[in-house]
Amino acid sequence: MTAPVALSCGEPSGVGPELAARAWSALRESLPFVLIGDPAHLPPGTPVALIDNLSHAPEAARNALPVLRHDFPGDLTPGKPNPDHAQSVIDVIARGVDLVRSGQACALCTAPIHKKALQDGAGFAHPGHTEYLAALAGVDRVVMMLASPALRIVPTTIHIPLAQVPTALTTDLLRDTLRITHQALIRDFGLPAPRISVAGLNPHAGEGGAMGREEIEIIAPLLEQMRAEGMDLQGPMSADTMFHDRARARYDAAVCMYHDQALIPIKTLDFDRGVNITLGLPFIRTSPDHGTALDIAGQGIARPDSMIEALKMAQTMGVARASAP
Ligand SMILES: NC(=O)c1ccc[n+]([C@@H]2O[C@H](COP(=O)([O-])OP(=O)(O)OC[C@H]3O[C@@H](n4cnc5c(N)ncnc54)[C@H](O)[C@@H]3O)[C@@H](O)[C@H]2O)c1
Ligand SMILES: N[C@H](C(=O)O)[C@H](O)COP(=O)(O)O
Repeated sequence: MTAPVALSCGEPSGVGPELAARAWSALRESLPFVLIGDPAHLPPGTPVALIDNLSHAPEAARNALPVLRHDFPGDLTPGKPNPDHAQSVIDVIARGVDLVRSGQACALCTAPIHKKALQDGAGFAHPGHTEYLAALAGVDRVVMMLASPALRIVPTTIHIPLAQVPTALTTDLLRDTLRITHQALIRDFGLPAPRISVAGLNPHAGEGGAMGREEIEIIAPLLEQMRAEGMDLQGPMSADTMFHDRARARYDAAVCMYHDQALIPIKTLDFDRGVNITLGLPFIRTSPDHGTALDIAGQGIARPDSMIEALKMAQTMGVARASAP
């Protein structure tokens, strides 16, 4: 039997705890997962099964949400991160990584963290899970992909200020991003000959150099080289016209140059079904595409769809990897 998915609790004053409870209700028969966190943070009345061995999760999940207990200090107020919780949020993610690396969990799914709260409360040095997980795994390069039935997108530069993007966008970074994306589309998404569309950085993909030179100096020459190696790459494309319906039908994934160029289209087209996946790690990690939603936390109105999709994708990818030759 496949090991369960481990779900790290994320920021407890956000929507993570209520979505874990909602996801358990929806998936209890089909997809056992284990929440790592403080059971006291769950909505009142949530049935909880405290477990210390993840192999007990499928049995326990029939009647209650399996929880691997991780006690947090201090009080919880929905919508208001408690600085005393920050280190525990970080520790829970590391605990999830240990579980998946040791094979006790088949994949890690992460509920959203509040990056600024972790920075302020515990001096968290990473801009997000993606970079923290890379550091925990000892991997230099990882790739952020957001995927939904409508679109798969990858930002080449990730959590950096916009002003730093042109300097951070190097041939090496783009080459590694394309390779990791290409391999993942084959291995994890079952696409033997993936088609990747690559955005330009500038308006109109630079308009032949009139509006920027990154396309001429970095993107186009690299795509030429990688096409010669056999990859099916389109671009550099004008980013403004690569996300309408007919354009999306021409590729399996879009590689963009910066965070919002990639994430705005997917969160606009499919916010409820988007899943964030970290590619290039030695284990599977997924997450919902939304954040902590502090403005609605604790009200019971947060939609669980993206969390459910993230758990489903974690399990599907975990099972595929486990059964790969
Ligand atoms: N995977 C992650 O850890 C992750 C992902 C995205 C953002 N974040 C973090 O979350 C924090 C808040 O970010 P933000 O405000 O930009 O984005 P957000 O996704 O938390 O919220 C944006 C808007 O979408 C709504 N929303 C979000 N999730 C929803 C849901 N499940 N159901 C209904 N409505 C929902 C919110 O109420 C809000 O109006 C930031 O610290 C950010 O860095 C973390
Ligand atoms: N960039 C993501 C988004 O906007 O949805 C989000 O910040 C999550 O990043 P991590 O998975 O690295 O925490």
